[in-house]
Amino acid sequence: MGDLLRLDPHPTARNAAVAKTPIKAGSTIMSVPAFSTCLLLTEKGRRCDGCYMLKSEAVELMRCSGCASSWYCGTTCQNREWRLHHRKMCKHYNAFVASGQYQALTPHDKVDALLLSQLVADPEAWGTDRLTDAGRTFLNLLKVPRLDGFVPPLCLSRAAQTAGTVALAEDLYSRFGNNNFILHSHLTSYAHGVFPLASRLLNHSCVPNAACKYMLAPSEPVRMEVVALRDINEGDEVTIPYLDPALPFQTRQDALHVNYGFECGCRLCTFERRIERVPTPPMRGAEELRTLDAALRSFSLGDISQDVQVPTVPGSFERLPAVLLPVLHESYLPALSEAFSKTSHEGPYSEAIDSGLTLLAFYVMLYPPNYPQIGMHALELATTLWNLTCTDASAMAGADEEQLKRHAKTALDFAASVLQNFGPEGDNGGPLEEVSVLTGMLAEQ
Ligand SMILES: C[S@@+](CC[C@H](N)C(=O)[O-])C[C@H]1O[C@@H](n2cnc3c(N)ncnc32)[C@H](O)[C@@H]1O
Repeated sequence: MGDLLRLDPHPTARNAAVAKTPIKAGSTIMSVPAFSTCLLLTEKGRRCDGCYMLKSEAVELMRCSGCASSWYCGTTCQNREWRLHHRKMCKHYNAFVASGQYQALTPHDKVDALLLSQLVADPEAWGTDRLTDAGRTFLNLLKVPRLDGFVPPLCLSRAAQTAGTVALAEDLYSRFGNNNFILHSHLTSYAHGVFPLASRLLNHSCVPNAACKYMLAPSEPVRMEVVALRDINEGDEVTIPYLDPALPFQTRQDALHVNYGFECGCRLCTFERRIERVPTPPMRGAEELRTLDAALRSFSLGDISQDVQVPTVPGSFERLPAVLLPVLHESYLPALSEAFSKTSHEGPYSEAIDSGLTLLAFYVMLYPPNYPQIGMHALELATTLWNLTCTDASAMAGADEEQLKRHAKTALDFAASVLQNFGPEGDNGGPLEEVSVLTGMLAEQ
């Protein structure tokens, strides 16, 4: 379990992982290799099926000569995957994925069907005398079977699908929905994975103090690292988000209830549960909505007619005044995000600035400090503002170029501090590199 965490009893979640010692923001709380992972089908052929490195000039992928449906960066990954499960699945893979039973599955269930097949590919490995620590931990995880009783079909020979194997598959799968992880690089998902120790330890909060990232290295299995988003006191529970805390309240409750079997009692859910009715916001484009957006910006970011203030009190939703409650309505965030992505590409640029700043204000109000989404958006906003200063668009936006640059610099400094706290992850390049390029360009001004 490492030096940092211990398991304490929890009234409803069985256990809670508690900090044994103070943990500094940005520290790695735990680092564990994957027990088993499976690529999203859309990533097949783009990444090595073993280490998930992206195909590039430096990483050439070779196809498996058996199924021609798996790709490897070299013999280390190919041999490891073969030994773990591919030797049992290779011959059946193409017929399996072409079958009606498989084709009828959702994209999520398709990946889980292959991941489950990988896990049961060697039923003998699950015998009590052969269990690894990770296997033992996985079998000790809480179960939340699917309400519809569904268990995916297996990509194995008929002979391998004995009553024992099918029962094992059911047993393992009953832990998938509430324990497995979706692997992502810079907020883009690429695989599903099983990390038993992380599952055993980490409970959910919509106001988490930690978050997971996935480290890729050539020829190595993926590692999960859990990073402290803020300073954590000795005795505090360490929690991660099982879903995006910015999802609407009811969507979060339904997902946590159905997939994980619990009712969330975090600060955000407690706050939102007390609101009797979230008022519907005005339509996008209406003057009243401009007023609401401006009030949210000023609540989270201070007086931005001067300069964007680096927010000092993230996660301040509990202080939201009644007039700002419509921003919690399920329609508000999707419409705001859409307005920013549309106007930042097509203009009008004055609206891109407004919606980009409002979105930053929303994220800062709702997410905990240093939440990666805040940093990613602050970087996108800084890039948009910088691009405006380099084109005639600044005149179109009616903005003063010096002020745009100052806004860009503040958004960039903010992005840098959030993203540096989270640290590098996933694919090469990415936001930290973009931060340093943009910092260089702004410094030249
Ligand atoms: C990944 S496990 C977390 C570890 C779990 N506490 C254990 O002892 O194995 C997920 C399960 O833990 C429980 N859980 C996680 N977060 C919770 C929370 N905030 N409140 C209540 N139960 C929670 C639920 O039963 C959920 O299905």
